[in-house]
Amino acid sequence: MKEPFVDQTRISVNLESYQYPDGTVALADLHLGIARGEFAGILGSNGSGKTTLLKIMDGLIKGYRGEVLLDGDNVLRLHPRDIYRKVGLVFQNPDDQLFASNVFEDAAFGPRNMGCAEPEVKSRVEAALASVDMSEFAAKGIHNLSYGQKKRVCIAGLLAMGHEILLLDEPTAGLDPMGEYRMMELLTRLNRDHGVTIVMATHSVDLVPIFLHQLHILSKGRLVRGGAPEDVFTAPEELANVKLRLPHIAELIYQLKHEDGLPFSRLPLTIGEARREMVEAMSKK
Ligand SMILES: Nc1ncnc2c1ncn2[C@@H]1O[C@H](COP(=O)(O)OP(=O)(O)OP(=O)(O)O)[C@@H](O)[C@H]1O
Repeated sequence: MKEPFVDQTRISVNLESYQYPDGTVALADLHLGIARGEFAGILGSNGSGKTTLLKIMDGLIKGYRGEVLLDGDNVLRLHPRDIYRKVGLVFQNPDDQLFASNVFEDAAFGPRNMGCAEPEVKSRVEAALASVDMSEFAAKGIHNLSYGQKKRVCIAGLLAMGHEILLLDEPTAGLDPMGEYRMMELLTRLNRDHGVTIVMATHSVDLVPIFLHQLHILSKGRLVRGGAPEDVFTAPEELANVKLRLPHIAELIYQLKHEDGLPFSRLPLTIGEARREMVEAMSKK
């Protein structure tokens, strides 16, 4: 018997435009799809529309012209409960999201609100804190956490609710270089080992694209380029036009490859190979 057809697109965005009440046209003519199990990035400079797009995907912003589908259903016709059961949005500033007195209580809010019994709340929270390496901080006051730890607790709160899709607004912003790397490592693990579909907004071009499967580049509310990072980061001039640049590693490869007469012109390493090597190295840890 033939397998039934399963559409692997989880979020489908077809926007004609979105205008804020003050007249700012934040998004226009924007079409993209997020596939099941994908780790996708929305890359763009300040004000390009990344946050607006994530809020539209999460059903927080309405009043746009166009259509956004979640597993084939129009998000505007879904009950918020049915959106939040599948999709969780992590805000850019963790202080906008965390409100309980300590780490455990904060991560427990969602499952309790869903009506889970206390033993299940406990097991969900413990598993979620373990996935973000925050188990040892369960009893710690939220206000005593570092910025990076707060970001991890935000993610744990959503994982405890069992979200299959995470939308993250600038998850690496404000973190030091090691914190940025650890955050990307955490998201890669959630995506690879737990099957969480991830969409993250970012303007960090260096480390981030190495981990992502797909990149969508926004400029002034429009999608200007999309595809695998190795295909997107091939045209430095085009990126400069949208106030972005090549990642340092890609810039180096690009320059070495274009130096006439140097043996580097046959350099085998591409950003795709660099990405595979990093992900492979991480899985061996
Ligand atoms: N509540 C609002 N009212 C009016 N205009 C808004 C509002 N929120 C955002 N905008 C405008 O919409 C555009 C897109 O903003 P958005 O916050 O989505 O960009 P962004 O890419 O997330 O920026 P950043 O990287 O700085 O966080 C900007 O021109 C911004 O000024």
